[in-house]
Amino acid sequence: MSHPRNTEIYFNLNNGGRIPAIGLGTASPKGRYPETKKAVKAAIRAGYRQIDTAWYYKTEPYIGEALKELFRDGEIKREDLFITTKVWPCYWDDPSTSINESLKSLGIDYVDMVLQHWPLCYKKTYDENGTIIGKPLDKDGKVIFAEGADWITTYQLMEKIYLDPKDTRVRAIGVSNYPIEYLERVIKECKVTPVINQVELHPHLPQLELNDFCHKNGILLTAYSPLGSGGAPNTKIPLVQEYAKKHEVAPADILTSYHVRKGNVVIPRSLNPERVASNIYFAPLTKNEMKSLDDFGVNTPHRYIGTDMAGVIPGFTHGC
Ligand SMILES: NC(=O)C1=CN([C@@H]2O[C@H](COP(=O)(O)OP(=O)(O)OC[C@H]3O[C@@H](n4cnc5c(N)ncnc54)[C@H](O)[C@@H]3O)[C@@H](O)[C@H]2O)C=CC1
Ligand SMILES: O=C1O[C@H](CO)[C@@H](O)[C@@H]1O
Repeated sequence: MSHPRNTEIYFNLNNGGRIPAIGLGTASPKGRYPETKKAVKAAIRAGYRQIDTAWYYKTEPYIGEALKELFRDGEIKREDLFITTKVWPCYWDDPSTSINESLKSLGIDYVDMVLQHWPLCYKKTYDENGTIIGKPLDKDGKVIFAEGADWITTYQLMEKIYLDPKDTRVRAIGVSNYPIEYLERVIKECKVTPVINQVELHPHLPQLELNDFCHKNGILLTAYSPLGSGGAPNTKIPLVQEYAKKHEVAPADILTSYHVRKGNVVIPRSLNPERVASNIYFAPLTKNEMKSLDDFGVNTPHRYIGTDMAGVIPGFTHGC
């Protein structure tokens, strides 16, 4: 059977821009960061036009190497790509520096979108070389937060950068890991509605209420960890395997098409060029199949990422 590809689908953003429905995730495992270069090249050659990265991933320099060669060899133009980066909570009061560091590593002069990675503020802490520490920990291994800091500050500073006509570094701003209550506050207190809320989403965590809220307010969701993160456990869900057989695609394609079918963006990760190239097929899941996948998650909720955030982000664990 010949299948349409998620790489051919784009969604409109609330600021007039558009975003490819599928992007390559680049939170590569520690020790394998350099392989991200090969994955990015494989992705672009397979038709991906979106790369999702973050200051925190430490893969931006390798993405930058891939882009430099792809641009040099005329394989792709900068304007045909959608590149997302994120501001980590150690830079909660200085997203400008975070963005500059990302741009430098990526070797580009603007990003298509910057996201506030988490609505959290970490205490600024530096190592013996004067390098900022991403996740400062106390002697008991607990994260050290910045006292008296307000998570909305990061978004407000990103908004200032975005709205400054002389500042061309950022084409859209959004958020990540925001529950409904946090989005409500941003919509009320800020001028710019985020274009995207990037959250964990898959058949074990459909977050139906959040999905409704976002779509009603013109915010798209990006589904992170769509395969269930390391080891892709969601590919083993029997319903996913059943639909894969029926639609003659791989289980990973059911897990990506599930989001695209809802009008949401999805960013699967792989360092294997063959897998990168095969994770793009769109399966036209029926209404009933979509409902069964949603129901599956409502009945068997499971979050793979950030399970320790429930105590610090009220509302974070709501939502199946
Ligand atoms: N905003 C945030 O806080 C977060 C954002 N992200 C973003 O989302 C991206 C995707 O999420 P991840 O957690 O990386 O995991 P994922 O859900 O994309 O799964 C990655 C795993 O699936 C495997 N895999 C890939 N294709 C496969 C296939 N066809 N068959 C079988 N296994 C396959 C990979 O080898 C890897 O072990 C990240 O790379 C990152 O860009 C991820 C986590 C949090
Ligand atoms: O984006 C992210 O990736 C890591 C783990 O994959 C997570 O802590 C962060 O939110």
